[in-house]
Amino acid sequence: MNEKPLSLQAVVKTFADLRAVDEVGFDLEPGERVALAGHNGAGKTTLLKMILGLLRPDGGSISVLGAPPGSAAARAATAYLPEAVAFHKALTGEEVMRFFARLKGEDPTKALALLERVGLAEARRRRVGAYSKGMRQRLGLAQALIGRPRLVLLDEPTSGLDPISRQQFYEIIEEIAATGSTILLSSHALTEIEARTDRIVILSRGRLVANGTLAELRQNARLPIRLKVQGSTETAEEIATRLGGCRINGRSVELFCEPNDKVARLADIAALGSLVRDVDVTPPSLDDIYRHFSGADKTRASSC
Ligand SMILES: Nc1ncnc2c1ncn2[C@@H]1O[C@H](COP(=O)(O)OP(=O)(O)OP(=O)(O)O)[C@@H](O)[C@H]1O
Repeated sequence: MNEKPLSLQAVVKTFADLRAVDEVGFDLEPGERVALAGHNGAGKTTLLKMILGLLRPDGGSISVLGAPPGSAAARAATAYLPEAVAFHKALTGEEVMRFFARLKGEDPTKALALLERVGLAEARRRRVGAYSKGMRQRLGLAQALIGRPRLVLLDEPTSGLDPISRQQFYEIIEEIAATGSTILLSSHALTEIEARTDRIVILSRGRLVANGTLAELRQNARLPIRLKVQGSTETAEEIATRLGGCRINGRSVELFCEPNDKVARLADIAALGSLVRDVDVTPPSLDDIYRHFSGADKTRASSC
């Protein structure tokens, strides 16, 4: 099959008079790890539910490896991990895996090997009720991976996990993508997904507002770079006057510039010679970029 793992074209979903998903279109390639980011209520879960065939779009089209969402072919190819995964507390991890393997018509032995892959081999005979949240999420992932799905949908998979559990979770996701499965992962936290995904799709109020690598989003946003020039109590005023920046404490001056002007501004600073003790260059943070595309960008005051 040459079809894309996922293809969406002008997908619309309306609840009463609310357009929860508004003409959203994008494709995923095999082995790609794509983050679906957006504020609360942006439409991420609604979109995932339509991809799973749990909700029917009011407009546009969705294809999962060339098949309609919810069809037997699409279901066989797709795995889903909901945000709050819940299992019967009295079952052990091993029993959960056997149960889902039988449901999916897969070999239970292969399913049990997945417990090792997610780091739960030692805890396999313990009851799920005694698992930590991170362990439950890993069990959820192991369950979702039964049958080698080609499209893996993860809804806020790391919310509530500590930094180490998050890191372990992303390492597993990386391994899965390396075997050719495609990952679509919804998340609020751009900082977390920076190094963990190949592409970011941002939804805002149901609309797709950005779709690209982080470097592309950074470039397209054209947000200002912050330069903090440190002088001394004697020189700060002169630095501020000559560079046109703002004094931010007794010794430092802050100024902002367009990405294309950065080198020229650094040359201006260098020309001040011994007046300057140090310079910090801070590019826009991931959160700034996210806020920009989500329409929540606060315009920086241009005066001091
Ligand atoms: N079944 C429903 N009936 C009515 N409105 C709904 C329904 N499901 C979702 N919505 C609305 O659609 C919008 C998108 O919701 P959705 O859950 O898709 O957002 P989300 O991006 O997943 O948000 P979050 O990050 O908070 O989970 C919200 O305004 C929500 O209230």
